[in-house]
Amino acid sequence: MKNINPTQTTAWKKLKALSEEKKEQTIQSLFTDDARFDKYSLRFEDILVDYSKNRIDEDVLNVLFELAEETGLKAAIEAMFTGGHINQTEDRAVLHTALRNRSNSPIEVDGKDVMPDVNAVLAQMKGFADQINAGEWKGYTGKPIKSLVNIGIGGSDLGPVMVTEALKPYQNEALEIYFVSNVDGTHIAETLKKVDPETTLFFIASKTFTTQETMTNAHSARSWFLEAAKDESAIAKHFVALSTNAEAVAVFGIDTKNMFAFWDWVGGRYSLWSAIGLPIACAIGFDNFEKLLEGAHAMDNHFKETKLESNIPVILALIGIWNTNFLGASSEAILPYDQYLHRFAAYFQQGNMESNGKYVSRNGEKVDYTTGPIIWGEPGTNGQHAFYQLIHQGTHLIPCDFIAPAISHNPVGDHHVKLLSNFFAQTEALMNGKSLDEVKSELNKAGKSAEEITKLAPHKVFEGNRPTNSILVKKIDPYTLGSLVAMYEHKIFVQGIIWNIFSFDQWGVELGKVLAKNILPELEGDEKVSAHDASTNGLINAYKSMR
Ligand SMILES: O=P(O)(O)OC[C@H]1O[C@H](O)[C@H](O)[C@@H](O)[C@@H]1O
Repeated sequence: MKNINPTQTTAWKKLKALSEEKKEQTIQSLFTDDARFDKYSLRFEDILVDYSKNRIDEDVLNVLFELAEETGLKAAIEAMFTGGHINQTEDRAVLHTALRNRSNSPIEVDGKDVMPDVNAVLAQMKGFADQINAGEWKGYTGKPIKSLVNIGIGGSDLGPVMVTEALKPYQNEALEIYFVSNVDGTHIAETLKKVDPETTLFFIASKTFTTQETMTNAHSARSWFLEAAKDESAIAKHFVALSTNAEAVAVFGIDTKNMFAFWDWVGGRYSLWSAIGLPIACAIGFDNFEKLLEGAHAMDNHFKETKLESNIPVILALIGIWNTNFLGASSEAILPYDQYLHRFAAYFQQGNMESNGKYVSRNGEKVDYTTGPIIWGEPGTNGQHAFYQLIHQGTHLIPCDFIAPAISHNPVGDHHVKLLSNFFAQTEALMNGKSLDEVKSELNKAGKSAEEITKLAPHKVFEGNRPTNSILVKKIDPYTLGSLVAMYEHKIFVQGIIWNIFSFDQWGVELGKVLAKNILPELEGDEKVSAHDASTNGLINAYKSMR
């Protein structure tokens, strides 16, 4: 991987100049080109990505491609797919793509092909998921499993939550699935109220198997279970581990034959394709899990093999960089017009922000440009009635991704056409806005006085010119979802390469964990704490006096 400050490239300087030169150019004006939609939309199988409603034209796009060339993107893609240790601060390869390498071509990490291990775990997952689905895996009283409870946090929670929610129409109706992540006792307590120890299977999902929240919840689940089962040997039928840490799994008391392994070259936030996906495979069946992998693999091939100019993740990444570094955006909204995708934005909050929320460059210096955006979003149309006001008329520039399926899993009455009319209308409104003249003439028609019009009109004007991408898919099925997730993963990768940061570590989450460990023993007893700053001492002592 190259180590280049992007602001020092010729392309960056050209982009700066272009952003000045084209300051007044509106998206709307660019649509005088009748071919714009055809030029600036791409189809990948059942996914249509329309990026024409952005403040980009040929000049800008060409230089963005130059930026990708100058910063060594192609070599970086090659390095990732071939097992290079691109996660340099942890000295690890980054190979979530190997987990879904359905072509099964060898992929070597440090001279060893990882595919036999990947395939062995997939076979183990299939065997297990098939038994759960067929009702053949029995609990300690001989009853089939009914409730799946995943205990994990971060990457060991968000992916399985997002996917099982997104693919609920594919779920085996004999099973119900729950997720416990928060160390707040409420999360496990409320979940355990709903399940029966005789028919519940716990997945203890943790890459490291040391995460405080997960281990605490896992121990509580274990005690709850043993209170009913009263026999440690029953644990084997009700607890499985998804982890890279066999030793810690054994110490917890889970037989390692009930452990599903993955490896240090799988980042937590890229792990839903690994053994961490076992709850997904159990809930929707292994065949559907395989389709998820296939869809992701197809997107991997597209990303790896397509020239930059028609490469969807590359284009989305470059437009993101244009919006962030040249138009001043600091956040991106992900707005799925699909209720089943209600955790999609939350999933990519970790995916994107833990990857590219870095201010130190690959050469260890503080960057002097903006890196990863703040990711947020909710399903449409709920968002429309909550925060779209700010997107339309606020002072922040918020580029948005609108995602919708053409076919709904629930074709109830006219719900879906109503939903989609909103999906189409919003990007149109964000682009075109509404001029002062239009507003005035409307108010005039409505019979308002000249005075009223002057007073009201400015508030009803929409500047427009808000950039959006529209991602229209045929249907949210396992394959398409796999492709969509991989598309965003690669977008994040491309941006990290260009921003010259390390996207696959997460040192920023460590400090708080360490301090919490120091504080934990101080919370015992009633003595006053004085080891911290006045605010932290004050808060801890107030807590002690309140409880
Ligand atoms: O899977 P685990 O080892 O339990 O880690 C769970 C999560 O916790 C960490 O703090 C990291 O920030 C995440 O990237 C990770 O996904």
